[in-house]
Amino acid sequence: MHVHPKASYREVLEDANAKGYAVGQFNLNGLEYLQAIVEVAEEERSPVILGVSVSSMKYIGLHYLTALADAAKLRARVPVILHLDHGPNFEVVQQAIRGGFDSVMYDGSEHELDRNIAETRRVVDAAHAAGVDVEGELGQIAGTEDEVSVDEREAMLARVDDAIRFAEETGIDALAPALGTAHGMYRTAPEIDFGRLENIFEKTRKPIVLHGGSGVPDDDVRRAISLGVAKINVNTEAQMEFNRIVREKLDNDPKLYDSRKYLGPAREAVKEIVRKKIRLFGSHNRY
Ligand SMILES: O=C(O)C[C@@H](O)[C@H](O)C(=O)COP(=O)(O)O
Ligand SMILES: [Zn+2]
Repeated sequence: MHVHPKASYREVLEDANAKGYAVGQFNLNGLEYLQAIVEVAEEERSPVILGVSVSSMKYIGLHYLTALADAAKLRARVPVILHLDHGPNFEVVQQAIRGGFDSVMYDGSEHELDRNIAETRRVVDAAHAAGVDVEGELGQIAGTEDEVSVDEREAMLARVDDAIRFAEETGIDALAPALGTAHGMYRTAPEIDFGRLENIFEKTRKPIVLHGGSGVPDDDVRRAISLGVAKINVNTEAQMEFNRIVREKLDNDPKLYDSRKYLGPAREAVKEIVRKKIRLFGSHNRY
């Protein structure tokens, strides 16, 4: 039994947990990304989450973003969820809710636990009143460029007891705990704390979100999904492929002036990354 093609963020992630797959969040860095992500989701009959960071919201413009996402959603026969990624404060989250986003991530990870819980609860109240789902972050997810010692790394991970409190007291729909992944391309493979992941999922029963999905080895991805990960965020890998093709096209033909001649192939390259991830996550053939 498939969930409805117009299913919400929460319904899509609950279905993923129940059936043992994960939904990809791919970030929108421009029109070509939107086209690539939605086209592949349709071709693969997979639900998909369009991640929008604050910088992309500013770069593309909220009005263009929501209009384009609405146009994509209207035609799509699979769930296409417009999601705010790493919302830094209540005001930005409100902008996204008012703009028509389906779900928002509030990233209160810079605050200590009590403050993170209070701010996240405030976001959940406002979002749920508008029919919008919420992802909360616990612990600190580093960047791959950050120099982090073993002790610091351990201290940044989400604590199981904190996760139980965070999930119960905030009422979030999905939880993004720091588990050892980082944003960007890894210099060495990430060390995911699978025991912690299993414990957090068992004790909270919230769909788990894995940030920093670029470059995570396939076996680790499959293991993480088997332990409760229902959503995986991927951005850097798609951007690297896009840029590689643009560079190649422009280097090979210094006279090239028609931007579609390099943006089109770059869009195709993003499509293949998205397809590879959708198949790895097991979200294909679900609709
Ligand atoms: O880079 C962004 O703006 C989005 C990321 O933070 C996203 O939430 C994410 O976790 C993707 O990580 P990546 O694949 O390591 O870029
Ligand atoms: Zn992230």
